[in-house]
Amino acid sequence: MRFKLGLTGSIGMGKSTTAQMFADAGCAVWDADAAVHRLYGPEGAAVAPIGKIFPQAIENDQVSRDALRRIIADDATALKRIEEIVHPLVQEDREAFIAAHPQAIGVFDIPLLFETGGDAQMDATACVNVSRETQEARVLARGTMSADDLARILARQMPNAEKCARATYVIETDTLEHARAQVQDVLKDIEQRLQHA
Ligand SMILES: CC(C)(COP(=O)(O)OP(=O)(O)OC[C@H]1O[C@@H](n2cnc3c(N)ncnc32)[C@H](O)[C@@H]1O)[C@@H](O)C(=O)NCCC(=O)NCCS
Ligand SMILES: Nc1ncnc2c1ncn2[C@@H]1O[C@H](COP(=O)(O)OP(=O)(O)OP(=O)(O)O)[C@@H](O)[C@H]1O
Repeated sequence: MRFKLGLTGSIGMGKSTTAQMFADAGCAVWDADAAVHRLYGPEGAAVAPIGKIFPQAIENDQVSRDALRRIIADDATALKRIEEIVHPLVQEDREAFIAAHPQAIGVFDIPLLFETGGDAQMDATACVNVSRETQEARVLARGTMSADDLARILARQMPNAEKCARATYVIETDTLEHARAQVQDVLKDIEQRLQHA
C-alpha cells in the first residue's frame, strides 16, 4: 500500500457511503467500527483481556456493549482501561489489513480519527460534511436514535467543523453525485502526489 487515507466525520455524515465510493474506485477499505465488532464478537481477541478485568462485561462469550456502558457509568477509570486493551488490537487488525492488501491506495474509515490521534499514521485525511439539519434528519430516519441521543453523542466529540479544518480534504455529502465527483478529485490529487513521490 503506497498511500493511506484516513476518512472521518461525525455520526450520519456519510462515512460509510463515501468509503463505498472509494471501494468502487478500486481502493482497499478498512472500517474501524467493523474491526471493534470483530474484536468483541465470538472468538474476538478482546473477549479474553476484557473478561479478565471486567468479567461482568462478557455475555455468551462476547463483549456486551450494554454491559460496557453500565460499567463505564459506574467507574470513571473504566473507559480508559478498555481503550488500553482495544486500541492496540484495532491497530494490529489495521496492520494485518495493510499487509494483506496490494492496492496502492487504502482508505481507513475511522469515526474518531482525530480524537484518537490515528491521523498521525495516515498520509492524508478526508472529512465528510453536511449541514447539521441534514445530519439530524439522516440519523433520525434510521429510527435507532432520538434527537437527544444524537445531541449527547455530538457533545462528547470534536465538532465536525474542527475535523474538517484539520483534514486535508473535505467531502460534502449533500448529494450522491456531488460526493462521487469529490471522491474522484481526491483520488486524482493522491495519484499526482504518488507520481511526484
Ligand atoms: C464504551 C463503548 C461500548 C460505548 O459505546 P456507545 O455505543 O455507548 O458509544 P457512543 O454513545 O459514543 O455511540 C453511540 C452510537 O453512535 C455511534 N457513533 C458515535 N460516534 C460516531 C461517529 N463519529 N460516526 C459514526 N458513528 C458514531 C456509535 O458507533 C454507536 O453506535 C464503546 O465506545 C467502546 O467499546 N469503546 C472502546 C473501543 C474504542 O475505543 N473504539 C473506538 C475506535 S478505535
Ligand atoms: N452523498 C450523499 N448524498 C445523499 N445521501 C447520503 C450521502 N452520503 C450518505 N447519505 C445518506 O446519509 C445516511 C448516513 O450515511 P452513512 O451511513 O454513510 O453515514 P456514516 O457517517 O457512515 O454514519 P455512521 O457512521 O453513523 O453509520 C444514509 O442514509 C445515506 O444514504
